[in-house]
Amino acid sequence: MSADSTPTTDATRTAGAASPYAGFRLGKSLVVAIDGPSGSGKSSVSREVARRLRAAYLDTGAMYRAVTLHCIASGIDLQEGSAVEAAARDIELFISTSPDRESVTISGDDVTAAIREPEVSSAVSAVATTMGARAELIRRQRALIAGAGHRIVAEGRDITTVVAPDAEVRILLTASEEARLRRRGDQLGGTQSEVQLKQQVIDRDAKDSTVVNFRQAADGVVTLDSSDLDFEQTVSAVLDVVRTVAH
Ligand SMILES: Nc1ncnc2c1ncn2[C@@H]1O[C@H](COP(=O)(O)OP(=O)(O)O)[C@@H](O)[C@H]1O
Ligand SMILES: Nc1ccn([C@H]2C[C@H](O)[C@@H](COP(=O)(O)OP(=O)(O)O)O2)c(=O)n1
Repeated sequence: MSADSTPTTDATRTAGAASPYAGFRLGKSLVVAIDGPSGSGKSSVSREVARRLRAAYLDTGAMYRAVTLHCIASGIDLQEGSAVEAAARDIELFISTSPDRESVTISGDDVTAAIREPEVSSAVSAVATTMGARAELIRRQRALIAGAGHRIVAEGRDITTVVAPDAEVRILLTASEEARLRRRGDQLGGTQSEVQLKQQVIDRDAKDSTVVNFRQAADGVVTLDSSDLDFEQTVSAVLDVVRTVAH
């Protein structure tokens, strides 16, 4: 496992007032943990927040997707817990932690686009609910966060509670079921039927939430409901929380 990341400055200084990250102590360690259900905006919002904070970015869902693709491509039965756990341990997985470069490889093969295919989306809960596979991916995610330099935005389902419960900033990003279905439908260019969207968003969340709680904020986690916010307003609201909590 390996990763690259956006270089961060070593100097400890406060950004100037004209800067988009005015008010942040540069050089101080900062982990921003963001969880939430499917379609709440975690990936897109976290990536943009990372850019503005000049932080690294970790999409932990992409790691669950990569293990799923690896199992499908290698003929590993996703219902065989021990085989899925072994696959999570053995996979040679690289994920970029630069918010400006989306890249996932398995044994050097670029799978950045393939892990987003509907076949992977509908199978990924089998990996997410295999506890041995989770333990291995959590171990790798902690190592990536520790190795990312001064600051990182990491997002998924259990970052605020399990992967990085000591993060300086912990946010649960939510949105109504209606908003999440609409966003996912728009994102997929209207290619999916209502039934397909419901399977990919609502039914998948129901399966995933049997092993991890991303519906209710744990103690100390700030809930941010983006149902009535547009993308830019949501990014600003996250940055406001970072400013308040981490300054
Ligand atoms: N606050 C928002 N308002 C409108 N659209 C949003 C908002 N946040 C995210 N989106 C859009 O919704 C879609 C799903 O967001 P994504 O980041 O993939 O969600 P998640 O990672 O939680 O599944 C994307 O097309 C994204 O640009
Ligand atoms: N930290 C995480 C991240 C993702 N998962 C699971 C939950 C999802 O079914 C898959 C894929 O996650 P991803 O964030 O890509 O899902 P979305 O399609 O963006 O909603 O992995 C998890 O169990 N724990």
